[in-house]
Amino acid sequence: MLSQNELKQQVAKAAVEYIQPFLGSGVVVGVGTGSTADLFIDHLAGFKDQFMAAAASSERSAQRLAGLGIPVLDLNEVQGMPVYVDGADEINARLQMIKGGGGALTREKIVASVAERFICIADESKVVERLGKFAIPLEVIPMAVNAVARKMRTLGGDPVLREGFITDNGNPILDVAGFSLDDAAQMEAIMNNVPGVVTCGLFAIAPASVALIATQQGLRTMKV
Ligand SMILES: O=C(CO)[C@H](O)[C@H](O)COP(=O)(O)O
Repeated sequence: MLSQNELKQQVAKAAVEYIQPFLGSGVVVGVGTGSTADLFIDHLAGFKDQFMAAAASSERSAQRLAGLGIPVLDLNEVQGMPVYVDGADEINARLQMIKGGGGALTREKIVASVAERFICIADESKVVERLGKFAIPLEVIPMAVNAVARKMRTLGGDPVLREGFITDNGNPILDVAGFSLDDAAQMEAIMNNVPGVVTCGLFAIAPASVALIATQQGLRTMKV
């Protein structure tokens, strides 16, 4: 039986193979955040002569990329990207996700929005029938924490402030448990519309294009 880390290693390596047809001399690769994304970065470094640079969704990933000799561009210098590769905390059969366990949800959503395709990489523990067992992270403007928390309670959620954590953008995170989502896209729109919410960790309106899932039986590719 493979450990979760071995599964993450497997999918990280598979992701580099998967994106190879999209690489080229002027290409920028979008890179996510988290332990699976870290392993992807490590494998990607072996192919750094096949693309120009990366755009990162966090300071953590930017540092790891740069440390391995991969140039990192500010997103404002990037016109487009063929792929964005990132992990997820939950993913359903429609390739809608909950992300932000690592707190990088806002930059992840921004970098992903510039890419032509979102390649989700995860081990099989992340695949769910219905999103919502994992608390939905909300990045919140500091003065709005209590107001947003009250609003979440009226929607039926149970918000908890992520203690001792501030995002790369300087904001706190509320993790909102208690939702079992029939319509994740509708909830994403509702949450993003609450004043003070920078963004929520639902990636449902713009789901992944493909998911590479490492299982005990081998690699599974999920498409809609
Ligand atoms: O959204 C994220 C970070 O904000 C990560 O992609 C998500 O938390 C999955 O992390 P890991 O690969 O460590 O399981």
